[in-house]
Amino acid sequence: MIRVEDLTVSLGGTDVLDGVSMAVDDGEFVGLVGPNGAGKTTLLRCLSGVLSPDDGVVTVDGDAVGSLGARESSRRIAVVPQDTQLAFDFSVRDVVAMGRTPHRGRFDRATSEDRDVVDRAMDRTEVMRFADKAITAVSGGERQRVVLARALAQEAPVLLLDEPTASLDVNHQIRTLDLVADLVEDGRTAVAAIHDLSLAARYCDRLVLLADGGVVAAGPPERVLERATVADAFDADAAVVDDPVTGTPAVTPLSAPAWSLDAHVHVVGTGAQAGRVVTTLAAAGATVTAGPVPDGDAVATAATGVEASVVTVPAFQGVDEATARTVADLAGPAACAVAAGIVPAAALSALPDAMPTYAIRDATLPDAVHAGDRIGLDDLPTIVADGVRGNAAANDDAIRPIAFRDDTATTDRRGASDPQTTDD
Ligand SMILES: Nc1ncnc2c1ncn2[C@@H]1O[C@H](COP(=O)(O)OP(=O)(O)OP(=O)(O)O)[C@@H](O)[C@H]1O
Repeated sequence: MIRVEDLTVSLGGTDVLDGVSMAVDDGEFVGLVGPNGAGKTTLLRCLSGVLSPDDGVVTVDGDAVGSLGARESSRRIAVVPQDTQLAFDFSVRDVVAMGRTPHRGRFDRATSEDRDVVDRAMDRTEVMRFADKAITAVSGGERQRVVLARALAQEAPVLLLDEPTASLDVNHQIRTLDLVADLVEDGRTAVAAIHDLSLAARYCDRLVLLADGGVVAAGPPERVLERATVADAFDADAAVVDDPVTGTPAVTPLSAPAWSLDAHVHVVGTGAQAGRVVTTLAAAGATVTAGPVPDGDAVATAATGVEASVVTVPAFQGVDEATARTVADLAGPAACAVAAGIVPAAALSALPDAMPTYAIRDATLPDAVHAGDRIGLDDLPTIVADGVRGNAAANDDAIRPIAFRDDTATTDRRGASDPQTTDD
């Protein structure tokens, strides 16, 4: 077990870590996450004992790491640093074999067991293919895997990794983290600084979020990666959704649009395009509500990701009166609604009667709704500032009136049809 108590580190006159405490149980995979300069590397260096803290203590299985000799420390802790300086023309195999040093006497020759361990480490990290190449002649990503192989050959129960996937292609990112997860399943303990929050959430049992030299949050990924926590720590707006492929939190930073909107907007429509409207409005600062949408629709996922309220209905079921009332309550206070993505008639008809509704360009509206002058999302600030145009005078038999920026267009809208005939 690794214990960090009240760690304080000052570098160049600045407090880099300030009172950091954390614990890592045997057989756990803990991810260190946090913005650039948060102190992740510094913490890892304290864990491995290469850096002595100004205050506080790090223990591994009860022993202070600072008190362990180099050999004992290397038997307990293997390190995969962020930048490895390997300037000499050692072969890849030689570099991996260096991992056996703590297990051998100074002048002992490699045993067949040493050679087996080195081969296995090279196999698992897929570096055997270039085993005889000079380490100076392999790519950055290949070298990163060689350094991981060296750490595996060390056979230490604790593995510390600083950005182990930083220069790896997507395939090797996953393979590397799969490998670390396998090692952890076999009983090793891993602590890794990982920038990619979604990857960290996918692989780590727990995350420790560092910012400004302190622990801001620690716990299971879904608890640490709450939207507000991520926003505070990284100073970035992000959507946090349950990744439908991995079932773990996925964090997608949002680009803030060039405009902002201080208003409540209700989004009606389904599909990825409407989902993007939800996240864009949220990133612009609007209060966003949405629905009704089928459970599991991209809009439901996007709305949850930006903590917007959304009314969902079971897939393949229509919108019943109770749902329509819920939608009316939710959308009621909105300045306006926007119809985006694929817009089922039943969803439109669930909006409050007087709700001015604007169709976004590219929205697929029900046949019965004639949308003339559609808007871009970036038109909304002007529309809201001008006072949203109502449209109560619209044609009675429209499924619901849709307002347009050009008021004359409102006279030419006819609706038709029975909402039941439209799929939703
Ligand atoms: N030798 C040093 N002298 C002075 N300041 C240092 C030194 N090493 C690191 N720092 C500072 O300590 C802070 C933490 O650095 P650290 O490398 O631990 O952060 P990090 O979280 O790993 O960052 P990144 O995500 O960018 O790798 C940074 O502000 C850095 O500039």
